[in-house]
Amino acid sequence: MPRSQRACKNDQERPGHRSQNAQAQTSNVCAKLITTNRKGRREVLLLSVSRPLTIGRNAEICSYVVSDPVVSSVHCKLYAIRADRINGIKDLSSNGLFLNGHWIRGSSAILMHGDILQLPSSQKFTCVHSAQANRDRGDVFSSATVTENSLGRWIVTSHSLGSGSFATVRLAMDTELSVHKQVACKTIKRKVSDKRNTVAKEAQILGALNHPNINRVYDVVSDNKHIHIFLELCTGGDLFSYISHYEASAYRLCEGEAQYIMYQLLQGLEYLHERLISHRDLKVRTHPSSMKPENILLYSPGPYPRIQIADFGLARPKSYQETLNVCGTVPYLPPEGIVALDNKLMGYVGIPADCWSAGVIMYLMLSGRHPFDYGVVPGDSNWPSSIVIQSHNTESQYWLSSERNDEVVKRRIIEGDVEFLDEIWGGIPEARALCQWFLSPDPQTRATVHDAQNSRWIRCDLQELKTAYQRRMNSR
Ligand SMILES: Nc1ncnc2c1ncn2[C@@H]1O[C@H](COP(=O)(O)OP(=O)(O)OP(=O)(O)O)[C@@H](O)[C@H]1O
Repeated sequence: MPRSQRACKNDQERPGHRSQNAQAQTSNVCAKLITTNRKGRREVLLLSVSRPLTIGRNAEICSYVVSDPVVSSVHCKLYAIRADRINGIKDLSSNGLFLNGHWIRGSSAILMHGDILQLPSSQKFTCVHSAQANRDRGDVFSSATVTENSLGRWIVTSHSLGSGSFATVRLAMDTELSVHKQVACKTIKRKVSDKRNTVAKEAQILGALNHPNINRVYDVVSDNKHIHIFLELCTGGDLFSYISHYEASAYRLCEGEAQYIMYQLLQGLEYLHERLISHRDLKVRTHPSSMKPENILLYSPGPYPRIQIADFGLARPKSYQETLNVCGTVPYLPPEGIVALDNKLMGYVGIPADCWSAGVIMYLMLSGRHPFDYGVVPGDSNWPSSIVIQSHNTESQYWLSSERNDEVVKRRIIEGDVEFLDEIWGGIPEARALCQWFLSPDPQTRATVHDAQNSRWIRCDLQELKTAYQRRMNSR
């Protein structure tokens, strides 16, 4: 069966197609939308990760019907992206909608606790996040917030979208446009010792880039203590959260969807590598309990997502040169990066390191687990003699303390200890060949982005991938 058809078949398993199974799942409700219908009756709509909501006029497609003529057939779609924290709304209408009185049209937006959504001249919906129902409502447009957090044309709200070791990322607003555009504001504390170099480098590198698969920088505003980087908003959450929707298929994406995401990752990397920039910190979270940030974000919610490479904090121009400062994250470092980490005098080259990380991400999407960072199982040679288990995921998967875990992961990477189980990879030999090539221990023989684009796995569906990609990039 052609891969595209396999993808279509598997489409039935996408999160958006699970509503029947999910009807009964009221326990994992992330948010409620409270509305008063035309007859004056109060109604409560439930939103969960496995159950997106569609609002519109068409009773056959929409999960909630508003029959006003001003309402589009499918007016908007709402997604819970990260349980109890962030929800996304996608406007699909011809006339837009109002979020807290601000007009949004043809784009996705983040919907926070307390936000009010209004279909033009029609029904209003108040968003109540389950975990925050009892907390104070923070209206992102309230005048207090505006004056307190106004930075030139930008309003920075207190709503956190995530944080990492260097930065806090908050929801912000561009007030210059008639359609109020939500953006992300990444705030980084200035260190005296840093003399702005690292941060300035990130902003400088990103500011000059313009590619649909790379998170765009709109502006950089500095004050005495902080640097604020205004970024294109990604409303679909991160790749790991997306993969986590696929609990029923052991967290594995279908081949067609993994291929589509890899195709985009390669497009973004090609753009970077052609400019001799390496990212050096491509990563996806490795297990559900990890709260660490990741750098592959979904531009908007929904199946077959458009992805963006984000966080260029460790990016390096002239990446064909060796770098002596090893950064990045252990489970995504190639063997030469691990050797350099343990031996401070050695260096490694950024571009092949990105290709290795791409291989790790590919493995994770297709097999449902990280190739090297998967905890330990009882009986494993890494099973600790004295128990220092930190947590466990499933009955058989245990996580060690992070230091101990890093040691185990490093050893597996150095020893090239990666398993391509036949039951998973046997049916997708072209994908296996590419993934193995990306995970070649020798950076000289490792697949480059160009090699990957010419690999059988990508080439055999190239035309379909290109068409789907173009269609997605052109759609709003
Ligand atoms: N453009 C964006 N749109 C939406 N959310 C974002 C955006 N950029 C970042 N985030 C969220 O903020 C989190 C932290 O961002 P980021 O990884 O850039 O911080 P960091 O401090 O540089 O991370 P690290 O510790 O990896 O260096 C991300 O994982 C993501 O959840």
